[in-house]
Amino acid sequence: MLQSSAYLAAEKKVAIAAVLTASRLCQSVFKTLVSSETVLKGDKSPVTVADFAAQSLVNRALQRHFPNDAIVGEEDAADLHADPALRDRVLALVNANSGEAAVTGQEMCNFIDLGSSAGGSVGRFWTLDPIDGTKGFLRGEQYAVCLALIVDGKVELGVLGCPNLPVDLSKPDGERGSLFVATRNGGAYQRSFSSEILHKIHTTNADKASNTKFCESVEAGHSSQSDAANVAGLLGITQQSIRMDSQCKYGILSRGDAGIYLRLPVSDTYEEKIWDHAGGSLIVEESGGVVTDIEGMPLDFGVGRTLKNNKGVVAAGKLIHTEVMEAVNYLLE
Ligand SMILES: Nc1ncnc2c1ncn2[C@@H]1O[C@H](COP(=O)(O)O)[C@@H](O)[C@H]1OP(=O)(O)O
Ligand SMILES: [Mg+2]
Ligand SMILES: [Mg+2]
Ligand SMILES: [Mg+2]
Repeated sequence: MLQSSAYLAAEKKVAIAAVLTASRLCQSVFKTLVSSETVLKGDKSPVTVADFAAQSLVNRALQRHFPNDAIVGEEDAADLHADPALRDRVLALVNANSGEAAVTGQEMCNFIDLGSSAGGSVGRFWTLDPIDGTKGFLRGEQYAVCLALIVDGKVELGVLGCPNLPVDLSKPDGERGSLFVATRNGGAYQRSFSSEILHKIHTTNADKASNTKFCESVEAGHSSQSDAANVAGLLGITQQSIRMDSQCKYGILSRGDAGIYLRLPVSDTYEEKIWDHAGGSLIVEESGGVVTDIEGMPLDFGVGRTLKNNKGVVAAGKLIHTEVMEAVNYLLE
């Protein structure tokens, strides 16, 4: 059943505006970023002043418009409390880019820490990755500002801001800045950062995997590139994979630039985070694709901050997902 366009209209408007503001902040920070503005988190992954500032801006907007909603955000303000100079740099960014009344350092940290919710299967919450693909951001490549609304464990709204992603991948020197949005049963759309016009998007209609390309992480530590090469070989895929950081991969799958997204586990213990998949997975489903884990199970967003019931991700156009799963099952059993 097709959903009325009024469904989650207010949430969609606020989410798009917040993601665009955060995306533009990231674009401007990139030009002036210096190495002292990146710190390594406990798990050795990088976080920059832009990640903190973006989380603060988005959470502030969500709290103003939907004060009863919880937020599951990737970052917290502990590193800023420990480093006043870093906190002040983030504060300057927040106050220069919010377009709203200035906040104090403590208020900014409080906005960031609104993201500490545990998630779960009951009620409404947002999940935010202020910069997904921080390593891509630091390399000047792909990254995404990712926001989704989850209701009773199901993703109902997803927005991805992809500041460096060409609006048309076949024109890499053309306009950059692609925004993807979907609501459940409402279809998936793309717009550029510069125009509000939404264009409906569709996953590939190929009925043979060998007629498509697949995409995967740049980082071999996040997804097994050797297993993916074996799966592609078994499927008879000859075109080179598209290696790209972040949920931009869900975006290019949704608009048919790639036919398959493979995220094949490297470790037995890593639990994928809900903010790394919520928005992108809905956008793929609403553009006609299928998203499962490597065992063919749907992603379960109702069990906390991680996808602890799932392993990896296999996303593809509807007509080829089963074929891809057969190859994945055969090789990874
Ligand atoms: N071992 C891992 N396996 C899968 N994903 C990981 C792993 N370690 C970190 N990630 C997450 O993968 C995401 C980037 O994915 P991609 O490689 O597709 O761009 C990041 O959010 C990153 O989390 P983090 O933000 O904590 O660095
Ligand atoms: Mg991170
Ligand atoms: Mg991420
Ligand atoms: Mg992140």
